[in-house]
Amino acid sequence: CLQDPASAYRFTGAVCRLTYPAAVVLNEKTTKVIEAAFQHARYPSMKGEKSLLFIGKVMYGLDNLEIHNLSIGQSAFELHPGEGIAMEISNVSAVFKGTIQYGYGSWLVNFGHSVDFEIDSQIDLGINPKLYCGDGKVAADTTDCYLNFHKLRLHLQGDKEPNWLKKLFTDFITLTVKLVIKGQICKEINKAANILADFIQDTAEQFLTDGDISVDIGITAAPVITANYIESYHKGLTKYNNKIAVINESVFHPSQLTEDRMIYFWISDQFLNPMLKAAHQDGRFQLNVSGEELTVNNTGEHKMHFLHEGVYYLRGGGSQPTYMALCGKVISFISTLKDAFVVCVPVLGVELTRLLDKQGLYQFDLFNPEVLPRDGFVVIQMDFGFPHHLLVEFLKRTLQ
Ligand SMILES: CCCCCCCC/C=C\CCCCCCCC(=O)O[C@H]1CC[C@@]2(C)C(=CC[C@H]3[C@@H]4CC[C@H]([C@H](C)CCCC(C)C)[C@@]4(C)CC[C@@H]32)C1
Repeated sequence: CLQDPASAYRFTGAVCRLTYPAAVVLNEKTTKVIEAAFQHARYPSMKGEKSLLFIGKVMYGLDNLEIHNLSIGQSAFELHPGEGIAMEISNVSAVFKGTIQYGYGSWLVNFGHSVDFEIDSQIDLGINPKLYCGDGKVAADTTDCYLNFHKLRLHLQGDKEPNWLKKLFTDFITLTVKLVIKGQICKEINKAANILADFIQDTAEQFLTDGDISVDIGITAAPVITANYIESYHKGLTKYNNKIAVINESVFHPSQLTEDRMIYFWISDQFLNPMLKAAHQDGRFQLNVSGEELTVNNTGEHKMHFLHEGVYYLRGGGSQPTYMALCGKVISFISTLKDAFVVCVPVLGVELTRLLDKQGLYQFDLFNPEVLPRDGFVVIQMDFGFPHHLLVEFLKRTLQ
């Protein structure tokens, strides 16, 4: 995984750009993820002691800490160019309940006591995820995570008006409880963030697997974050019959994508052609085409080449090579070229739609997808919603 994205572009077969509006949609689901992190966190039993100079020491233990009546306010975020994501989850309110064991020991007297407690809390949570290349995938580092406790009132056994000694003791215990809660919550959030990143990448990888054909979408460089988008760079290497495609002349440049749609997939010819060839060899790409100008049965090797005017689909062989280009619904002869035969027809769209649905694309709320053929690559851009069932599927993974 190269640290400098620009030096990785030539090895990049696919790019995914997630713009700010898409992050807003995902962020709307963040509160559910944070809620799961709070509820799923397990608070370990904890023991400690504090010496009181010359007058002995205080011992304490915290057990059975649980969270109740959790409610999450709103979540806001910003994309910090070259840095990461800044997230603020405010008005988190919860009641923590548990058991405290405490005691006092000195040369003169020793005593101990165990008492149930509950803590009303109002918390603001701040998380600043940074994205990096972890084991060939996009990984999230959320160690920059903090909890601001606006209110953390500890009531011992329902005692709402403690005396000064109990108040001194509860203030000390309150500090300890804050540290335990922060440590566990931030640990759960880091786990949730990486499960989310893996879930998305696994979904994309499954989407690109069909029978014995699969695609390695491991990343070629660390993701880039600007004020308007998050962009990840992927190998796009087709694996079939123990052979893995090679990409070394890819032509990606960030200027080839705009920023007005929610999600963009930039796909190189060098990614698609090996996939098409494998699909043909595996007998998955059977296409009988007839139209006013001609009828063909595909028999030779296939190569997909994208040009600005439309999608070109080449078939090797054929005596009189004829080029046809898909320009919307119009099929027209364009030219003849040596030892190749091009057929590009609207029926290709029907086949692609069938394949996309078979791969589970219907599960996504995708709006206004556009396929833009360009010289040497194609851009697929669309808007999307994060369907509730996908969130449930993701949270099941988080709570495993
Ligand atoms: C995935 C749907 C597939 C539809 C396909 C349509 C047709 C496309 C045809 C061919 C495609 C070929 C190329 C596919 C390559 C895709 C590779 C691919 O999967 O790219 C993804 C890489 C990871 C990521 C950058 C991404 C998206 C979302 C990012 C995540 C958003 C929030 C996540 C934060 C960590 C939030 C933490 C919140 C927590 C509660 C604190 C964040 C930023 C993690 C990283 C992902 C795109």
